Amino acid sequence: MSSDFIRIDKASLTYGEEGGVLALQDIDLTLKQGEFLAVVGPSGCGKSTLLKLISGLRPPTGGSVTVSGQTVTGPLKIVGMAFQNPTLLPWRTALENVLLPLEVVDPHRRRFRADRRTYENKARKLLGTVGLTGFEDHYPWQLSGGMQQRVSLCRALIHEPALLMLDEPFGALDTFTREELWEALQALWLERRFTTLLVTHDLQEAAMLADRIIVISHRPGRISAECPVSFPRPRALDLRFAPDFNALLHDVRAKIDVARQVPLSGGAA
Ligand SMILES: Nc1ncnc2c1ncn2[C@@H]1O[C@H](COP(=O)(O)OP(=O)(O)OP(=O)(O)O)[C@@H](O)[C@H]1O
Repeated sequence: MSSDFIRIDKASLTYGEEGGVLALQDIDLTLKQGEFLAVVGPSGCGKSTLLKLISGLRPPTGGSVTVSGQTVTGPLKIVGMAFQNPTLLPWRTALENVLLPLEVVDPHRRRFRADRRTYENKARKLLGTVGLTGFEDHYPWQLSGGMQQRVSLCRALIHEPALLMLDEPFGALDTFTREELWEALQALWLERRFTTLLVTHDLQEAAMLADRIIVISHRPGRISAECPVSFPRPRALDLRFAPDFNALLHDVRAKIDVARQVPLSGGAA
């Protein structure tokens, strides 16, 4: 891994005008290219806000955010995103949903118009990687929740983003489907090594997938702890039963319990 791909220096973010909600305060964070970071912490601590800050959807109200050597001043084009709700367009097939970013994100838009066939093949291959061969022409209502989330993951990756932001992407799925999607995501990440930020409430998910877990404290969000995850990859689901794995979960859980305590001072709103 090379130099820092993401660098956040003393960044804060307040929603609204003066006296608004101080969501994040004095965040210092660096990520190497290709690193997989999981972000955990109590509800409302600022996890989603951290993704918005890095992707340029919200400017910091203090400090700075740099991605790939450039200060972030607006929405980045190198980002792919997937959320808890797959938000597929119901009138488009799985394949057409995956192709959507290519129709709107430059510089792909022009190339896509000129060479739709190549991009369609790419989308079919991606859908195949997550086990959706044969479902390319199905509409979202013909797919299960887990299948829709796989399509959403493919849509986030079709333009080969350098940075993938996942905000509780598997939170609404049953345990077995979620585990299948961990495997699918791990396989894609091992193949492409996109730098990834994963917001999750599921500590097993964080430990199965990430290189490092950061804990954000009760609002105003600050990074209150960091835990490296050193299990070799590929990580099989059986890892969940290993003593080391469970020791890590206990450690992270204890750090979240500390992070959940309401600060007695030092934070607005
Ligand atoms: N658009 C907004 N305007 C005002 N306040 C906001 C806005 N978005 C988030 N907040 C506030 O900022 C704080 C952090 O929100 P954020 O969504 O980042 O938390 P989170 O850790 O992702 O929460 P959860 O785990 O519940 O999804 C919360 O107190 C929230 O109410």
